[in-house]
Amino acid sequence: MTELLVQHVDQSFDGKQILNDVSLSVKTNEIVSILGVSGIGKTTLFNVIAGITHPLDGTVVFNGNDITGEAGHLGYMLQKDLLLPFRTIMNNVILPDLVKGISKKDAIKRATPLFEFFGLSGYENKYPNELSGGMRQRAALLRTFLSTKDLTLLDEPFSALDELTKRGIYRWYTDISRQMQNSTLLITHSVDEAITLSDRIYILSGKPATISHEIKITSEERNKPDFELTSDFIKYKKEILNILNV
Ligand SMILES: Nc1ncnc2c1ncn2[C@@H]1O[C@H](COP(=O)(O)OP(=O)(O)OP(=O)(O)O)[C@@H](O)[C@H]1O
Repeated sequence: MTELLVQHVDQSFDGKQILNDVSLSVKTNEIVSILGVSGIGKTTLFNVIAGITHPLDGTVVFNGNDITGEAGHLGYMLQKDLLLPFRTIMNNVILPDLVKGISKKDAIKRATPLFEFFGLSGYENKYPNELSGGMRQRAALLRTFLSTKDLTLLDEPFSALDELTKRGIYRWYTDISRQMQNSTLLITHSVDEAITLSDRIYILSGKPATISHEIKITSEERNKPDFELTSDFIKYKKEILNILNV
């Protein structure tokens, strides 16, 4: 069982309140998105949840433990999380384990079976510049999955990828999350990305920002490869664009 509970989080900078009473949850095997326009406070919220910063008020509880303001409990990946160019893919992927003090042999043993899962078999000893953008992103995700137990926090992980690569990676990510029984909390400003990937979407809006809406993606069409062309998808998109007032 996985459960992340963010409860009544407030955050301010220099006396200016950015987040007001933000509460949300992520449960076992869910992909949940936080969607909001640029500058609304998504990264501020992400940093609180990841424990990088302490909120002014409120708590972050993971699997029953209060982890407010404590980094290291949740694995996270930032948009600009780059692979180190001078290390092979394997040596990049096992880095968090090595930092934790796990032996290189054990770390490789743990990582090896996952290379196939992540479509990276045969690339263990290549360097990042020998891989395509999509493959590098999958390698960075593999590193994040290995450093986390049950829940992954992703801040705009796919925004640097081109449209076609993104499409493939969305499908791949939902499949792999299910297979690995991993839960994800994803921050995005892409409406399409949120609808395509998520079981639930929280909309962050207002100044200071709060969760104004929660949208459940329950359409039976959502597992189809052309979900984004269906009337259900367009219905969700219209609803969200209306809420965001854009
Ligand atoms: N360390 C900080 N000190 C002061 N103000 C900050 C700090 N971090 C963020 N802010 C302010 O908080 C507000 C929200 O910023 P944040 O980066 O969280 O937005 P965002 O929704 O992630 O935006 P984007 O989608 O453009 O990345 C902005 O007005 C920003 O200037």
